[in-house]
Amino acid sequence: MATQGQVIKCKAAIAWEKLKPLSIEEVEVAPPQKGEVRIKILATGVCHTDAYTLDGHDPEGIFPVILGHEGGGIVESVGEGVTSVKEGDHVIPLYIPQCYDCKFCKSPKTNLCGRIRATQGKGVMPDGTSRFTARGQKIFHFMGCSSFSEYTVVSEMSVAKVSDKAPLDKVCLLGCGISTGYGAALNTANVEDGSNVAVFGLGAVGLAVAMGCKERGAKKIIGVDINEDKFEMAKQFGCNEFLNPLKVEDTVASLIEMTDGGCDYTFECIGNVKTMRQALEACHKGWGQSVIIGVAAAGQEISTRPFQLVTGRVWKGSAFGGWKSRDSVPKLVDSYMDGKVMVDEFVTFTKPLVEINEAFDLMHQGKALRTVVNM
Ligand SMILES: NC(=O)C1=CN([C@@H]2O[C@H](COP(=O)(O)OP(=O)(O)OC[C@H]3O[C@@H](n4cnc5c(N)ncnc54)[C@H](OP(=O)(O)O)[C@@H]3O)[C@@H](O)[C@H]2O)C=CC1
Ligand SMILES: N[C@@H](CCC(=O)N[C@@H](CSC=O)C(=O)NCC(=O)O)C(=O)O
Ligand SMILES: [Zn+2]
Ligand SMILES: [Zn+2]
Repeated sequence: MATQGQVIKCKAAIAWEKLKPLSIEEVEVAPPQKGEVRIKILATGVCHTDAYTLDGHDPEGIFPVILGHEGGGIVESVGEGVTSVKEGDHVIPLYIPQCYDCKFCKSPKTNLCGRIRATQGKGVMPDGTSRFTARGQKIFHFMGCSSFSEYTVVSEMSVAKVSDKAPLDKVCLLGCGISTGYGAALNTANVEDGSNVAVFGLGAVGLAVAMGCKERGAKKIIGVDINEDKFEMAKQFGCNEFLNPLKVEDTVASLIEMTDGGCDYTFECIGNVKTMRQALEACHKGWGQSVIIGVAAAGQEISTRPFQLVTGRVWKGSAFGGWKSRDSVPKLVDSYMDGKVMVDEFVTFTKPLVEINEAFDLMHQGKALRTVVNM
């Protein structure tokens, strides 16, 4: 290919500083080094975590940066030693890699590969450098993905090869939000038939939780959100009862009453430490489990009376739905192609790259589940 080994000049949405709109401008993308893959991104979702970082809430947030971690694209070229993908493969970049070799990857108990986590958190490639330059300045990577660029470079262990029949402008959402919620229900909570469940926050993540709970045969799937516009939409994903915390005196007491003693499972999909506490305390005494998925702002801490745990409630967390990423994402894509996993229904808006800031506006206005940005 003509671009192989060359610096590619393309457009990217750069976050120069926190709380400022992204700036669409030319970026230089260096060729992939040893063990790296350069990807032509065709589409990307915008996740709440991108907004959280842009708004300065991420303790690891670093600027200038190219955000985005819900991308889909085609391999443009690969660096030395890369064997698992080749030019032309359809791929989804992964913010939790899978190296197959670290103690996390070797354990069946977690999906949190630790191999490149330290450099990823510092916004650089595993060798400590960046592949992005703009206006003569180094631009940082984000979550090992940086999908808000027409081209990006990621580590080979952060790439899932997916079916080339799958529409990348849909399955890009399996790079984060949908897989996260769906896996939290299936893997982390392992929800069983007949369960009573409450989902706090009916964004894409929360509705994907509902989809997983419905698949498992949950009886009550209670959607909890302050934005009632989300309720009608939530029904198609499995929510069959609703609660607006602004309309009741005591959210926890209401949920306990609705479920005859408390929920078997609750999921916090907002990122608010107050709702995390409510989600735990709405669980049934003796066995209820609460899964934290939402990402809380820097400095926030959770609390509850230890008695809540002494009396059998379990507090858990879930990252990327517990999926071991390179193994699972291709299968999730196949499940979508087989009609088992909903994806299209999560796409509420599509925008060109030049309008990417509107995707953030739509999210903040509570109008979008997911906006897919076509690069
Ligand atoms: N652990 C992980 O692996 C992952 C975590 N996340 C995190 O999950 C969370 C959800 O992400 P996403 O679905 O993209 O976000 P969204 O913003 O799309 O959804 C959040 C929903 O919660 C609602 N909400 C806000 N405040 C409250 C409240 N006090 N009580 C009830 N509902 C409320 C919002 O309402 P409104 O419409 O009014 O905004 C919105 O419907 C975020 O914190 C994100 O960072 C995301 C992906 C992966
Ligand atoms: N960088 C933050 C934490 C951000 C965070 O919790 N990220 C989630 C994914 S959110 C996706 O939309 C996650 O899976 N984290 C696992 C990880 O290893 O980062 C902080 O420092 O608090
Ligand atoms: Zn995300
Ligand atoms: Zn690993």
